[in-house]
Order: sequence, then structure tokens, then C-alpha cells
Amino acid sequence: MAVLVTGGAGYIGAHAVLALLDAGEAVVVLDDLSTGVRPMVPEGVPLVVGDVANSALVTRVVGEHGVKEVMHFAAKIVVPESVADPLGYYDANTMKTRALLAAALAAGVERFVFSSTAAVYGEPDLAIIDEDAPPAPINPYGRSKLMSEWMIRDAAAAHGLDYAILRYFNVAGADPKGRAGQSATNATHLIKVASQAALGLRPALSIYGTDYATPDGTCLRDYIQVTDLADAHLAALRNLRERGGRHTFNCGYGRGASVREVVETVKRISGIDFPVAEAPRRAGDPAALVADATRIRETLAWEPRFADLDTIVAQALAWERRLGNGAEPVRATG
Ligand SMILES: NC(=O)c1ccc[n+]([C@@H]2O[C@H](COP(=O)([O-])OP(=O)(O)OC[C@H]3O[C@@H](n4cnc5c(N)ncnc54)[C@H](O)[C@@H]3O)[C@@H](O)[C@H]2O)c1
Ligand SMILES: O=c1ccn([C@@H]2O[C@H](COP(=O)(O)OP(=O)(O)O[C@H]3O[C@H](CO)[C@H](O)[C@H](O)[C@H]3O)[C@@H](O)[C@H]2O)c(=O)[nH]1
Repeated sequence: MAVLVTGGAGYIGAHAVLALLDAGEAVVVLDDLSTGVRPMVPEGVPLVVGDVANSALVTRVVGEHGVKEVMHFAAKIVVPESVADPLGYYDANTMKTRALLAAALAAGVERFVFSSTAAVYGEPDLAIIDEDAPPAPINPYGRSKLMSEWMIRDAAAAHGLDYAILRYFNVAGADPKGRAGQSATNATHLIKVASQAALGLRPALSIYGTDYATPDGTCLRDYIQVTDLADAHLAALRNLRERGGRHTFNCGYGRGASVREVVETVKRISGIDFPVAEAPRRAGDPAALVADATRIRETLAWEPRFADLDTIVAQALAWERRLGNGAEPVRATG
């Protein structure tokens, strides 16, 4: 019986695959390789190249691998792209999740773990957000994910599915053993971009907005290390197996780091003083997004192992060095 991981050739999905393998689970990956890369799927793990909306394919994979559980990571994830191409995002994220859900339910899947996002909260009044805060996404990406959450809830109520919806805050870092990391070439995420600037792969870094109502004027984010996040998926799956249920969990540490703090940390850890420019605010950036992570800690007994910003940055730099050297991501061995 294998766990079906959609998007398992992508950044977070690949780390979830490693966490599952490390825990002795069988895995099958379904990925269309639109942003994911084949070498991120470890040796020995079946990779089915295809679309999650291909119902016949999903039915076949579920049947052939005895799948009862799905972790659904596959999506488009770039916020500005979602503003430029909203219908593309509603198709990729909402409609394809609907198709996957329908095929999975018809084929007998019992447990579903879904990648959602803090973007469902929009620009909250409160700096620290719990799961009961009213969702109010401010871009098509966030709305495409919120609609998926609603579909999962409704389908679960009607068809008896157990699920965990995980709302990630800012995901960063890399596998501590160096087996995986963020490999996208056009990434926009702060820690990735700053690491590239430190290694000379970008000429400079811009800080978007220095006049926010935060201690140093730059935005605060809750950076969660990707292996800790993968462990949270495993804990959520085990909880569903043991107790069933329907859950929504914030995934973060409950503390914010400012853009300036991140930049200083990357400079200190790398030992490189790269150029930094102060730029206007980026559209749609809330001043502060920090998770109240009480629920996931209490319900799943989830204990982060890599919550220190220095550690996260060191991992991101190590991974970037490996990619910067022109090496393919290492083919992981699990
Ligand atoms: N990276 C973050 O900070 C962040 C934050 C919040 C939520 N998320 C969510 O986490 C999930 C994974 O994000 P990521 O950062 O690993 O992105 P990613 O782009 O690295 O991974 C997405 C993977 O899904 C695959 N994929 C996309 N559409 C597909 C389809 N129709 N059929 C099959 N495969 C498909 C891609 O090839 C890729 O391997 C997404 O659902 C994203 O919305 C990410
Ligand atoms: O070159 C850069 C890149 C980012 N930033 C700033 O750094 C902070 C973090 O930005 P990221 O792009 O790293 O992350 P976001 O907070 O914009 O978005 C992340 O969190 C969102 C939830 O709100 C979504 O889940 C989204 O997918 C995920 O990337 C923001 O204040 C941004 O303005 C800069 O100053 N310069």
C-alpha cells in the first residue's frame, strides 16, 4: 500500500517523499514535471509523469499501488502570475484538485492531506493568526487554494473522507542531509533570492518596503524549515490513520523574522556582503504573517527540529552552492 504524492518532484513534495521513505513508507509520485525535476524523485520510487486531472491515470495509479492515502502538493504557486492569469490558476489549482478528488474518492482513497497556504488569510488585522481567523485571500492564488479547501470539506462531509489541510507559512531551507532543496530557477522567495545574491548568482537584492508598521519597517514572516514541514505531513497522516477526523492546521513556528533580519543572517552565515537596495513595497504584501501554531503542536505532538533561522539559511546556502556549481540535484537514495 503506497502513499500517492502529487507534485513529489517539486520542492516541498520531494521533502515529503524523503520523510515518508525515512519512516519506512511506500510511495508513488504523480508529477507532470511542469516545475518539478525528475532527479528530485529518489531512486526506487515510482514516478508517474502525468496530470493530476487525468482521471483514468489517477484511477490506474491508485489501483496498481493500492493507494488509500493521497498527499496533494501539485499546484501552481506564483502569486503575481496568478494575478496575470487567474483562470489558469483556478484551472491548475481548483479544477484539477476537484478532478483528483473525484477520481481518488471513486477509487477508494480514504485519507487526503492537502497543501494550503497562509495566503488564504489575506492581509489579517492580527499579526499572529490562528486557524479560526476568517479567510480573506487577496489574490487568485489564495482564492484558488481556499476554494480547494471548501471542496475537500464538502466532499469529506458527503463521502466520509478523512483529511488534513495544512496551511503553510513561508517555507525555506533544505534537507539537512543535502538530498533535496529548492531547485526552481525563477524562484522569488526571499531566502532563496538572498542566498543567490550571496553566491553572486544575482547582482543584488531588493528589500520591498521599509515603511511598514513593524519594528524595523520591513515585513515579518514566519519561516518554516521544509523538513519540519514534511514531518508535519507525516504526523498528520499518522493521526488520520489512528484517529480519523477532519483538520485544518497552520504550519509555522509562531515567530516572525523581518526582511532585514533575513538579509543580515544570510550575509553573516555566508560571510559575503552582497549589495542590497531599498525598493518600494511589493503589491499585496501584508506587513506581518505569523502562525499561531498551537493547534498542530497540541493535536499532532509535532516538534520542529530546525526552527533556528541560522540553520535554515545555512541549509539554503549549502543547497544553492550545489546548484550554482552546475550540479544536478543529487539523486536521493531515501
Ligand atoms: N513554497 C511555499 O512557500 C509554499 C507556501 C504555501 C503553500 N505552498 C504549496 O505547497 C505545494 C508545493 O509547492 P512547492 O513550493 O513545492 O512548488 P513546486 O513548484 O516546487 O512543486 C509543485 C510540483 O507540482 C507539479 N505539478 C504542478 N501541476 C501539476 C499537475 N497538474 N499534475 C501533476 N503535477 C503537477 C510540478 O511539476 C512540481 O513538481 C503547492 O500546493 C503550494 O501551493 C507552497
Ligand atoms: O527579493 C525579495 C523577495 C522578497 N522580499 C520580501 O520578503 C518577504 C517574503 O517574501 P516571499 O516572496 O519570500 O514570500 P511571501 O510572504 O510573499 O509568500 C509566501 O507566503 C505566502 C503566504 O502568505 C504564499 O504561501 C506564497 O506561496 C509564499 O511564497 C516579503 O515581505 C517580500 O516583500 C523582498 O524584500 N525581496
